[in-house]
Order: sequence, then C-alpha cells, then structure tokens
Amino acid sequence: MTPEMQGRSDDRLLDPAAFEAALRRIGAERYHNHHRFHKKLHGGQCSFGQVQAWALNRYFYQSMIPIKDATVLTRMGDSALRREWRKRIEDHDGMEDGLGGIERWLRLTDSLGLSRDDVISARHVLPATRFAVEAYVEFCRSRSLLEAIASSLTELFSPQIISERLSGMLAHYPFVSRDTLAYFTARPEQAQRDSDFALAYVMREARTPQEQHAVMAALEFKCNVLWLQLDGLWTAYVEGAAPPGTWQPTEASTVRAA
Ligand SMILES: O=C(O)c1cc(C(=O)O)c2c(n1)C(=O)C(=O)c1cc(C(=O)O)[nH]c1-2
Repeated sequence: MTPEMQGRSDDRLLDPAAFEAALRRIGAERYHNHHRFHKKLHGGQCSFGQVQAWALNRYFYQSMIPIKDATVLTRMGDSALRREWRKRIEDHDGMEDGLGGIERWLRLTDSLGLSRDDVISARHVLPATRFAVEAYVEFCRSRSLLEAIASSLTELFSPQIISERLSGMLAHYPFVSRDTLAYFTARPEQAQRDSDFALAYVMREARTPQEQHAVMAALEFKCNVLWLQLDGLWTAYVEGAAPPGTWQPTEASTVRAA
C-alpha cells in the first residue's frame, strides 16, 4: 500500500460522478495550460530561441513516453489491456521508419535549426526536464498499475491546450507552419482515445476510498511533472539562468541564413 492509500483511509468512497468531478477539478486547477511559459508561448511572446529551447527539452519528454508505456505494459497481465495500451507505443514510434510522433517532433526541431544529434542525444536538456521525466518513468515502474494508468490522465485535458497551442503558434510565429507542427494535428484524437480508456479503467478499478485517493494523487503528481518542466524553461530561458552545459539559444538570423 502506497503512502497515498494509507494517508486518507478514513474518507468515504465517492460515487462515479463525484470521483470524475474530483479528477476534472485537479486538471482545471493544476494542468500546465495555466503555466506562464505556456501563456507566453501560445501568445506569441517567445523569442525564436525560447521556442527552440521548448522544442528541444520537450523532445526528451516525447522520447521517454514510449519507454514509460513499455514499462506500464510489462505490468499488465491481461492481453486485452496490453492490446489497448500498446497503441500508445505505436503512435509514438510509428509502424515503420519515418512515421510516428517522435519522427514528427524531430521534423519540428529540424525546422527550428536544431541538429538531430543535439536533440536525440539529450545532452543539453535541462536538469529540471530530465529529473521530471525520469521521475514519471520511475513512478510508472514502481507504483501500482492503477496509479501508473492514472498518471496518464492529464491527457484528458490536452486536446484543449493543443488546439490553443496550434492556433496561437501559427498566428504568431513566422518560423512555424502547419507542416512543422504536424505532431499536434494527430495528437488530440489519440489523446482522446487514450484518456477515455484510462478514465474508464480508473473508474472501474478504484474500488476503495484509498484507491480513489491514490488515483487523484497520481494525477496531481503528473501535473507536477508537466509543471516542473515549464518552470525549468522559464528560469533558464526567460530569466536567463540556463545551468552550465545546457542548450544555449542561437540567433534566428544565423539559423535561417544557414
Ligand atoms: O502537448 C501537451 O500539452 C501534452 C500533454 C500531455 C499530457 O497531458 O501528459 C501529453 C502530450 N502532450 C503528448 O503529446 C503525449 O504524447 C503524451 C503522453 C502522455 C502520457 O502521460 O502518457 N501525456 C502526453
């Protein structure tokens, strides 16, 4: 039993509507659409270098998602569950070379003048990005399957932010296009399918107040994973305190002339 399951053991079981409302409230209050870095990014106030920094760091998150999902898969004893979950890995890795979400993200970083070697090696990623993403993978490895699935529930809230991001970035930045942001065109439908599945799973499987609280705590944890990555970007590239060894922005003119 995890600390979350023990700590709130005197509470009552929520009925399905109240449980779902509690989960949606967590997203409404804590999802990363509220972060000031996203407001700046979507509102067109980021410099070219700040957009590069966001894309390079976010690649690390993207690249670890299939590893996280493969970790979750190893914990599923049921083949119907695995069949559903493995679609997540297929979406990111693609069914053949050159397809899939990771490749689409690399087309974005290519278009921003970042070298694939710099991006894929992750050697210039911020410590905040690395620690947050690794904590997410570790959470899914070490906590219960219920908590691991619950931690993906942030995707319930992603279709909205993705459409805001797509329209905001297209309206404000001449250096992106529908083509270079193609990752986001495919994503809302996949996120909807995945979060519908995860929500149905936790509604069915959280049968005690302790389990319901563990689900809520997993969603809060994941909101923190996303939030921390944006805190890191803000400190490094808005306040200008990028830690030694991390990526340094290039001038747009240098990149686009190259
Ligand atoms: O653009 C976004 O704001 C956003 C958010 C999230 C999320 O809420 O976790 C994911 C994604 N994108 C995404 O592209 C993605 O593949 C993804 C996988 C997962 C997950 O937890 O398994 N979250 C997200």
